[in-house]
Amino acid sequence: MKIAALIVAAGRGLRAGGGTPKQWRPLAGARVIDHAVSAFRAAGIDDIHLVLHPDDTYEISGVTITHGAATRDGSVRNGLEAMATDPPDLVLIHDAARPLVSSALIARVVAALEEVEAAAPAVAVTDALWRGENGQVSGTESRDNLWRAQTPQGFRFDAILAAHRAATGPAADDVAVARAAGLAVRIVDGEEDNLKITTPGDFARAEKLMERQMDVRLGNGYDVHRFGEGDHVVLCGVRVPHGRGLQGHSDADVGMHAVTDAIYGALAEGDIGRHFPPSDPQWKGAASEIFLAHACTLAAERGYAISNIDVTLVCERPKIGPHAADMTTEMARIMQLDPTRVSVKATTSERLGFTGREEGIAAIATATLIK
Ligand SMILES: Nc1ccn([C@@H]2O[C@H](COP(=O)(O)OP(=O)(O)OP(=O)(O)O)[C@@H](O)[C@H]2O)c(=O)n1
Ligand SMILES: C[C@](O)(CO)[C@H](O)COP(=O)(O)O
Repeated sequence: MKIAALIVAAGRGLRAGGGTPKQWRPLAGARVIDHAVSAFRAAGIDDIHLVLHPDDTYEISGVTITHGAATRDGSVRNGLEAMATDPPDLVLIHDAARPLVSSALIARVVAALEEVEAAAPAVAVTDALWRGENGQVSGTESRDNLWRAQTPQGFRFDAILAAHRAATGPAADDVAVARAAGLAVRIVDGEEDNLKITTPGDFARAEKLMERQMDVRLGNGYDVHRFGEGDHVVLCGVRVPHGRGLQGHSDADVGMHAVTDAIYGALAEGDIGRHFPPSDPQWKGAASEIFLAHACTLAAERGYAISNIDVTLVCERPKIGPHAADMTTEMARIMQLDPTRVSVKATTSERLGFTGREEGIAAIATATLIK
């Protein structure tokens, strides 16, 4: 079974306020949309399609992006049409504004789709229901058989595409579209925590829930390369003219190696040598960008977002200050991170030790990963 996720993120989040649309706002160390994408990856769903507003961009690898429409159902339709050229068997349609969706909930929807063509999570209404007018209770309603709908709402792809193509009016969600087309939709257990960020107060609620559930990982990396012949060094992806070069099997980018090892360390995935053995000639002279991009992909596959990295280069010369901004930009590009999450700094060792004697350069790095 080919299963894909379609995450809609083209809304403007007017009810949430705050200027920036809610899916792009920070929540517990990453953006709301990052959490939603990571949740599907953590659940083992790698075929991820995002629907974005034409004004927005999202630098993330391994996802397909389509532009949305003025309404949620229009955005879903655009996403489904874009997927139709290489359709999955099943599609899970999810709000980017629901960052707390769990792997267990996603698995329940998928399991139901093995038996039926449409299934969606919901939570039974447990509070009494009133009608109100002018601040007064004007009546009560039965709560029997009432459910609060959540996402991801899952469907056989062909069936929901046909239902959206046949839809005539506005719809609250994809279950409404499916039912209008005659599909039977099974209710699966939703989760209270799977809230949709809608109003300003929902950010604080979601943050609290995330803190309770969050898996935060720290990793450290340390690397040293000795000086040899040469007229430049490559540090954090930037070529810096220097009277000597750094020796190593690859391009000897000691800073990038330390960061890469910090990410592998946070994942308990060994170090660069384990993934790219120095005994393998194909890595001779390789650009270290390959190693760093691999570590970032591995983190994403495990459902972790990189929250920040911090690297310190230890050398007397070359002077790092004039190049630090370029190094930050380059590292952020490779890691697909906002540059404010990337710190590159340097220190001397007061002329002490091998770095003080200018025999080589050392680098130490820390990475924080969040799921
Ligand atoms: N034209 C739209 C409207 C909504 N959505 C997405 O549908 C999900 C649920 O919608 P909602 O919570 O209503 O989001 P907004 O429309 O952004 O919020 P608001 O109504 O407060 O402006 C969100 O992930 C939102 O980005 C979308 O892709 N395209
Ligand atoms: C799809 C949905 O999340 C189901 O609860 C919801 O209907 C979408 O948000 P909206 O606030 O109704 O636009």
